[in-house]
Amino acid sequence: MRTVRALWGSSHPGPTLVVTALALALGIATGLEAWRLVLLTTAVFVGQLSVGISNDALDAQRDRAVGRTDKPIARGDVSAGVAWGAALGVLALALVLSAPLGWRMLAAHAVTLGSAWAYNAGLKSTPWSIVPFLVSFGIFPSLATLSAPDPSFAAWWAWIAGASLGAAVHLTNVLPDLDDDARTGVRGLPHRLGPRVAAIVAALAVVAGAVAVLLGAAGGDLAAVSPVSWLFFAAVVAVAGTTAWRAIARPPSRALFRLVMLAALLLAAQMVASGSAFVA
Ligand SMILES: CC(C)=CCC/C(C)=C/CC/C(C)=C/COP(=O)(O)OP(=O)(O)O
Repeated sequence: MRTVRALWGSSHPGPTLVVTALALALGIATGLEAWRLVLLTTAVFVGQLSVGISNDALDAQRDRAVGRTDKPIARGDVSAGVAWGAALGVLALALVLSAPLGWRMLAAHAVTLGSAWAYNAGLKSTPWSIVPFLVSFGIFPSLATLSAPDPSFAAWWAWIAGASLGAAVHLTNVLPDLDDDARTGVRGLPHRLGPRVAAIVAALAVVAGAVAVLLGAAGGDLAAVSPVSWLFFAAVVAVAGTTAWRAIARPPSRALFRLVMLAALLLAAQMVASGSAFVA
């Protein structure tokens, strides 16, 4: 039980659950039948576990060096060997669960996870640290559309919305850790931009994602945007505004990342509520 709790704690549970909820919402918006929806959601959940646990397994020495008490592997609650076994096991399971949804979905999920693992494996310490987030979150809406009986990629605007939110996730996630990262040599893009610029660019990326969903779902015609979509758009812009305001007025905190997650959930809810067809 202690091991399971430690592995769950290493999986970055908050983001794992949010990404899983996003997959569920996009699957519903795509109109997937029940078994496809269950497989898609479970495969994404399990894949996220693999990304989160491998991230903490790779970071364990650095986390120990800076005394991070929120990291179960660094704390010694579970051994690195067990964590690696679990990360590889759930990675394989994610791919096995994706396979019945078709080879296109399997390939897309493999690329999504490969890109996330590449971040963990070293890209996080380079100026290119944002690229895996653009790639994985850009492809993400297509995991739902490729799970349909008649598979196709998501529409262009869903790629833009996904990539924009992915950028915002990365730019805000690392902000509370900048000092620890400086001590252990992790210098990704947000570290180079500095906390304020990173958070303001993140807020702008959230607005770009909201515009993509608003216009894309209405076929580019502002007059065709439904009142429900305008409501969601206003809510997401308010969340982005709060993110920018907090970045200017207060020291960087975990709240900025949570605001970006909230914006992602609102945009996914908008796609469900407005019945957006986001198939290419
Ligand atoms: C849709 C999808 C599959 C997206 C995943 C994309 C991606 C690159 C994920 C990496 C997530 C992760 C574990 C970040 C932790 O980063 P950190 O090591 O910088 O920070 P932390 O461990 O201190 O939180």
